[in-house]
Amino acid sequence: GWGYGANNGPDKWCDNFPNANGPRQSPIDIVPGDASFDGGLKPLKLKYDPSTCLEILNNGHSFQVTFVDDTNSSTLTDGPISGIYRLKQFHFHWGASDDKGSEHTVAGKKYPAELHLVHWNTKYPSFGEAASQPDGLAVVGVFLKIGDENAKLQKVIDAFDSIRAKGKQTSFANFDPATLLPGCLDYWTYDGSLTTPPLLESVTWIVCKEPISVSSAQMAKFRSLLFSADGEPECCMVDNYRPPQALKGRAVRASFK
Ligand SMILES: Nc1nnc(SCC(=O)Nc2ccc(S(N)(=O)=O)cc2)s1
Ligand SMILES: [Zn+2]
Repeated sequence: GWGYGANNGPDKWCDNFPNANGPRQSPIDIVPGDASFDGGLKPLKLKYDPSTCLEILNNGHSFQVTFVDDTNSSTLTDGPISGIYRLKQFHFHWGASDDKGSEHTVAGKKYPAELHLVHWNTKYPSFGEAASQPDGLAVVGVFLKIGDENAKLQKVIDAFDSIRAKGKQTSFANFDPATLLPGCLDYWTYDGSLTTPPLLESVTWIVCKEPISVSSAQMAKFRSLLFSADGEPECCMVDNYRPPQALKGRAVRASFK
């Protein structure tokens, strides 16, 4: 199956996933000077209920924390979107070293990691249905930069020993993803896609300008996770990021001046 290796990585995804060469692919390089301030963009409204946090799992591409999404307990509203989007999961992308790892870049700058909080539009009956609609998903992206240890993130990292290999999962309760958000919620927004197969062009991207901190030691723990399953040759989970894709005429709007 697809992955991030030489033989199954981003340059090969178009072989099985024709969306790869579509008109609204993600991630992109965000050039602040080219983004247009839109005074009509509302502040992001994120309302998360920690009791909806369910489990943490290694899916062989990243690790993700999954939420119960059968009620509007954890939602994203306002910002560039209309209606109510429910939080489904959050996950990360990161590099083999601190000089790379993010999917979006800012005027060519790569951050060591990027957090994605994945939400689906409740005008559709389920995530799966929403994932195939042009306004079906909204993903909030947050950059991670090397600095002080992030105590909130440490709670997630402490679960890594239980999910080191592909296919492992464990219960993960009462985690508030709002604790991973930066203080300032200024953002860029543009129409894009899932950044992994099936690369569905259904995502309103909302990328926060302000990064959160992570220590180099914490980044090393991310890199101790495995792409491989128990019993397979060990393959470190690193460089699980798609490089920036062509803008193809899309506008990037800024919620701030
Ligand atoms: N009918 C369908 N069910 N599930 C899928 S794809 C599962 C899924 O959540 N994929 C996913 C892939 C990439 C991203 S990302 N990196 O945030 O763009 C988020 C989510 S399509
Ligand atoms: Zn992602």
